[in-house]
Amino acid sequence: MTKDEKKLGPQRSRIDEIDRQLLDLLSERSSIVHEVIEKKIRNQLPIFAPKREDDKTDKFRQMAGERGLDPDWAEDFLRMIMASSRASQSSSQFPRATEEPKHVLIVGARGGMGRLYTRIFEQSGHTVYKIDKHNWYELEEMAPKLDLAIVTVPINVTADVIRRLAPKLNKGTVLADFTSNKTDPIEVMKEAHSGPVLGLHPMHGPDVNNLSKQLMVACVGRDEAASAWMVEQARLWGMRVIEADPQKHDHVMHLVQGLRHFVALLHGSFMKTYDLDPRDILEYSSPIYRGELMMTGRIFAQSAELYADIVFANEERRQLLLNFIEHNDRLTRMVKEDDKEGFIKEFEAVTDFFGSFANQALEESGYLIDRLTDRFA
Ligand SMILES: O=C(O)C(=O)C[C@]1(C(=O)O)C=C[C@@H](O)C=C1
Repeated sequence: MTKDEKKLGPQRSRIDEIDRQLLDLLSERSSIVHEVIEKKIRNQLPIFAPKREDDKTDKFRQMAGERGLDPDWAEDFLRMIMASSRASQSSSQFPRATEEPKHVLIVGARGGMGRLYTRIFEQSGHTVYKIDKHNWYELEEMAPKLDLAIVTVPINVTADVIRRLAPKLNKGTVLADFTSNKTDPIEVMKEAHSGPVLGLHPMHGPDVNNLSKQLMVACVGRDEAASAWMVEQARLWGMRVIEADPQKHDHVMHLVQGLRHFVALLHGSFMKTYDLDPRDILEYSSPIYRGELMMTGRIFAQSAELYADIVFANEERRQLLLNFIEHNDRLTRMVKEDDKEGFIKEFEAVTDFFGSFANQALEESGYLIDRLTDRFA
């Protein structure tokens, strides 16, 4: 410490004392959160309570403003506290949606999603049976007991696995899948199984810490009442559940997953030909470009087969990609002919198409960039 810095001594001691008090208060808060989760388990209440969080956030912003503190900063601070509170509520036991435990089969139990959901069903007090290609022969014995069977296997073998599994199930067993497209698997499940059918798409990877605030898309294939407990269970885990039409879901997913990942490949593959080290690009990148590069880069830290399966999920998705490439050809003319006017016209047409979302995107991405700059720059 320099001599001049020593002059800050009294203030720094006081700041240390306040920070210690903050930690004491947070620790006290966290022990109350332990009581909350015990009550939630007893009373079957969801981990994520969005209305309570919104009300608290509004009030906290207002109180921060009254104390001369920045409400945006205060909101971030409270949200971090509540996220950690939900994470700690998700660490050992979950509320269960049913009085009695259900008997749940996970087909593909050794995969990432299979392992994650095995743990979560078990932590909710359900009885879980695990099948993958190594112990398929055990299915005969498990099948009569099952309330729910979830198929979570690579997309290209989903239909085969469903067709092999379904004849073994009781008529009352709910047959469900976790595939990232919904129309085809639901059709196959309805054909192969005469009982209740539920298409699910958990919109997260296997590496999440907990499920709170994660999105679960649910498409009822047959007999909504029979699978209502599963949908409720996802809510109790803290998930946001969207009950969707399978065609609508797939139409959106072609863009969100198919096109998005294909464009990432296009971007990465072109960068490779450009012969520049990613580290050099990063060094010269503004925070926003860094953010974009992260979104592209993260994909290449994951499994190529998984992405190939998603991008080439079906004929319709491949057709969309071909339309996209054709569309690019049309825009190529603009570049060849140095058509700046054309660029501006097209740009403005897209601005019109995005409407108010463009401003929302500007605001939200600005927030993200600020956080990123703060943490990594
Ligand atoms: O009030 C609750 O239900 C809580 O679990 C507590 C708490 C919080 O930490 O403030 C955490 C999670 C909920 O989404 C809402 C609030």
